[in-house]
Amino acid sequence: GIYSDISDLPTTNYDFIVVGGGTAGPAVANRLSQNSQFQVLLVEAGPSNEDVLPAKVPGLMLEMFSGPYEWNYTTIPQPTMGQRSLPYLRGYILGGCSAHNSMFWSRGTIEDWDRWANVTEDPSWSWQNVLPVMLKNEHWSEPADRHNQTGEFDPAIHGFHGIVGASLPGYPTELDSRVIQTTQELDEFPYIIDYNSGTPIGLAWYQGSVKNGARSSAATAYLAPQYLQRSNLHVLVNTRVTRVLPASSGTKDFRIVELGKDASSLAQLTASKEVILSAGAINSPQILLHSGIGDVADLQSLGITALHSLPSVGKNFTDQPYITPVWSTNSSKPPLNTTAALEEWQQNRTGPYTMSPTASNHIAFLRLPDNSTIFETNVDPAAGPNTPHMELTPLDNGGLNSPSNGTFVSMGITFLTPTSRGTVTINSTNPFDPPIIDMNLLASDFDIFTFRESLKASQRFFSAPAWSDFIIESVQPPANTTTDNDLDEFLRQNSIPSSHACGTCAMSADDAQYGVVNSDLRVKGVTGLRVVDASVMPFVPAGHLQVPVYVIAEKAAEMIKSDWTTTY
Ligand SMILES: Cc1cc2nc3c(=O)[nH]c(=O)nc-3n(C[C@H](O)[C@H](O)[C@H](O)COP(=O)(O)OP(=O)(O)OC[C@H]3O[C@@H](n4cnc5c(N)ncnc54)[C@H](O)[C@@H]3O)c2cc1C
Repeated sequence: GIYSDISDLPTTNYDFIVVGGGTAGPAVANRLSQNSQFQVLLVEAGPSNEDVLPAKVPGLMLEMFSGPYEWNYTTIPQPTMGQRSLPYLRGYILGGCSAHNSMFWSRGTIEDWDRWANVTEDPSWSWQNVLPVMLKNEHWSEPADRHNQTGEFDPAIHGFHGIVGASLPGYPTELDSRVIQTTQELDEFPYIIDYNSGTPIGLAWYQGSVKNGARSSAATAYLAPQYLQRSNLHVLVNTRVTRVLPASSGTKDFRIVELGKDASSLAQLTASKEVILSAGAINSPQILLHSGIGDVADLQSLGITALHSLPSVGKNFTDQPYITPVWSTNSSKPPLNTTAALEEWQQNRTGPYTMSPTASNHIAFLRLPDNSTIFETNVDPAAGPNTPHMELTPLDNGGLNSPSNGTFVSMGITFLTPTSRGTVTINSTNPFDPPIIDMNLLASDFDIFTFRESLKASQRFFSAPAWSDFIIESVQPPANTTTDNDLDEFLRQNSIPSSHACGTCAMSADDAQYGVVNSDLRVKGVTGLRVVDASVMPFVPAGHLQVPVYVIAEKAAEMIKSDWTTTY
């Protein structure tokens, strides 16, 4: 069941306490509680997702981006992005970011996963070994409009009996036929049947975490009513975990969580087996730092007693820059009637609100040409030659900065393989204070070069004959923005993060001198504590993060179960 106060919990005896009911947390708690011998507590800072309409209706996604279901974080000023301080979106609700993301469903590449296996020296992370985990998580579903899916995805590589819903777009846009025509006109954008094959280069139909027209989140899927009925699974919402503490002083056996609604009402609960941190790539390192696990000098300078030295906590922050350039069109399509769209969704679960406004019906994954000048001075940071550097998603709206008068298209551009790294740190001893987020995006030559090339690729895309009677001109950047310097300035002034934060508690080989967790996700050098969320990714996958997060969670649950059910 779901409880909203510690005093309401039916017990205080738990085998496992999972911290963070976001994307990974519900998956871990669900799988662990499959074993009726395990008492499992899942603690979430935000409220329950039940009855939160914008968390269900894909078309209402933007309503989730500020207000009660957001942590409302802001980065420190970013010198590489025009000195702007930018919102850093994080879901504050059961389901976490999976309850308000754009629902793109993407696995990363074969080479991405094989690189994780290589750096951790653990072959269980290779593509071949995680593919069954992806199929176990995925519940491929019919698109909302029940259109014929043949030729738009490859059924041989999908899971039909998993938990989280995934489907093709459920509502056509006026761009669809021109997008497909572009794949026939320009060799640079070849049509492929399915980008989730592990070799995604080309343009394919979008796949999103949507089932029967509604968002499928970790909360709607892994915490569905039939699972919440388990007597050994308790979910505590509206409660913040502030620190993890050793079970007895002087040891490094971190099995106590300190938690409460505010600094004056803190309690402690002990997990008899393990604590699992799934608070996400911003908050998992924050909790570790407040617990005295991190860079010793940094902790001491704040007056926090360092209990365990792990200098990599909060370092290696990785995210992918995103921008939506805009073109004016001569479309005569009337503006979206939002009232009618919501009514249709509520009556039939169909119509334009089955898609998020930042999602596209198509995705192109592309590489820089092999002879790009940047490779004369830079090693290719992609995981391999079949891994894309950029993602383009044609949008039938003006994107995030749409001008108000006129009709527009835009291109969602994500630069996938950044070399720049940032940090998550703290500057206060109060765990209720926000952490300091320094993204440091676009800080390298490779990154700005490739982001600029992604913008140029989107300009070539919309210059195909397929668009000649539709697109009028580029309005953002203005059509006369042609020099590389001016394009770079446009990118630095207008791009935002993809909200794909990862790497801040990165996995590494067991004997590595860096990293925060081993390949079994145990925090290095301590007992009783694992981290299971996007923060453990050693490199960002060339795609979106929710599927890899589910894989991390499913694999963690398998490892934890096997560690605690050994029969002698
Ligand atoms: C706006 C946006 C759009 C995105 N679009 C996509 C997309 O289209 N496709 C895709 O695949 N990925 C997308 N992503 C990324 C993806 O959703 C995330 O990477 C992923 O969901 C992160 O999962 P997580 O479990 O690591 O963290 P989260 O989902 O953030 O879960 C962490 C949870 O812990 C809770 N928590 C934090 N601190 C505490 C604490 N101290 N005590 C208790 N609870 C705590 C949080 O409230 C949250 O519920 C997007 C992300 C955002 C923000």
